Amino acid sequence: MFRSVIVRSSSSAKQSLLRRSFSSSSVPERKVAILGAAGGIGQPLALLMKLNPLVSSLSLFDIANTPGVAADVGHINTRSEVVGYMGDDELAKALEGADLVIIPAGVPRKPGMTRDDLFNINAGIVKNLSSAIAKYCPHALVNMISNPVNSTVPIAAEIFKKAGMYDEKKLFGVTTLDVVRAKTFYAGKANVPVAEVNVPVIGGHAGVTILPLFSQATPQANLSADVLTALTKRTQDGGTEVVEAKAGKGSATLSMAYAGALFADACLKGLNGVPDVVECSYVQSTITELPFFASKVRLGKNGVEEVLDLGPLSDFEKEGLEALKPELKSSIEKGVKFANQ
Ligand SMILES: NC(=O)C1=CN([C@@H]2O[C@H](COP(=O)(O)OP(=O)(O)OC[C@H]3O[C@@H](n4cnc5c(N)ncnc54)[C@H](O)[C@@H]3O)[C@@H](O)[C@H]2O)C=CC1
Ligand SMILES: O=C([O-])CC(=O)C(=O)O
Repeated sequence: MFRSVIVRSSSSAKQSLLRRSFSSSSVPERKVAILGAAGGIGQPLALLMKLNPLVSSLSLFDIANTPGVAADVGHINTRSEVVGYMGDDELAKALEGADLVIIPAGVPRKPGMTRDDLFNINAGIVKNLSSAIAKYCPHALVNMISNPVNSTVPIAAEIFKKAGMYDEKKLFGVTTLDVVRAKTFYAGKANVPVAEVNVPVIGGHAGVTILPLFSQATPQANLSADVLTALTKRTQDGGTEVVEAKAGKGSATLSMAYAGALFADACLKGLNGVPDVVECSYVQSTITELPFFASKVRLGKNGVEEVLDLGPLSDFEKEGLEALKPELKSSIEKGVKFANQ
């Protein structure tokens, strides 16, 4: 259809105008940068973003091994141009012009560790990467995957504030894997097709701070209180289940890459003006007394368009909400303190 429009138009100026307006109104140019692109999450995430037709430029940054990953992914015959960048000297080029930056850089858990045990190493990594984002692509949306997300998002926010470019609409903690797990586990127990399932997950991204709202799950199913308690616990412990199964070889990478790609796609759709894009994410929020909180968020041309209300909670979920607040509050404060010391 595009080709026939061009062939029939008379002047070359008209042709190029048509080409420009056609391509900008259908699929705009979008640069996506992945920081930590050679890691367990980074590699399959790079693959999935290479398959995304909304991406025109894919920038793969890591402190090591990116040339190989970029050469490999770059041979795939899809829209985006792929460039690998390695080492801090190349971080500026990796980030310049980015519309969306996805951060899965940092160390993963081993059995027996909590996500907070990663703080000492990952907080510093996120701080440095956030400073570079502030400098080289201050208008980009940022999808934070690096753990502990409950603290790394507040760290990035503080670094952005210090740099004078913080826009709360553009910073997201990626909690999509909690939603992905809640959907899978619920579909199994409710015996409904998983593709039709929706379950909001609120709070944060660690243990009890992960609160799936099965009372709002669709399609509705009449599950007993015991089953709902077990589903909630399995969702909260989903990351640990994978860490233990991998027995020292890291944490969720493939399901996380899938979840990260879903969330990034939603962000790109929002940027491109697709209406009614709603996903759960850990963002700056006023829907509880906590300054950061995961809930349903409407995505738009500037990032967060609206943080949606929690909706009605069951008594069990109300208890879960109160129970998660102290831990989430202290993780936020830990991140804020670190960024300011
Ligand atoms: N938000 C979520 O739902 C989830 C978060 N995670 C977190 O994602 C992070 C990454 O996990 P994996 O990919 O399994 O770890 P990994 O160790 O396989 O990969 C991490 C990558 O980050 C790179 N890296 C380290 N410092 C860097 C820096 N300064 N700049 C750029 N790259 C840097 C490493 O070279 C490595 O390639 C961990 O913190 C993990 O806990 C993991 C699963 C789910
Ligand atoms: O559990 C971990 O350490 C990794 C993670 O965040 C998850 O799988 O949800």
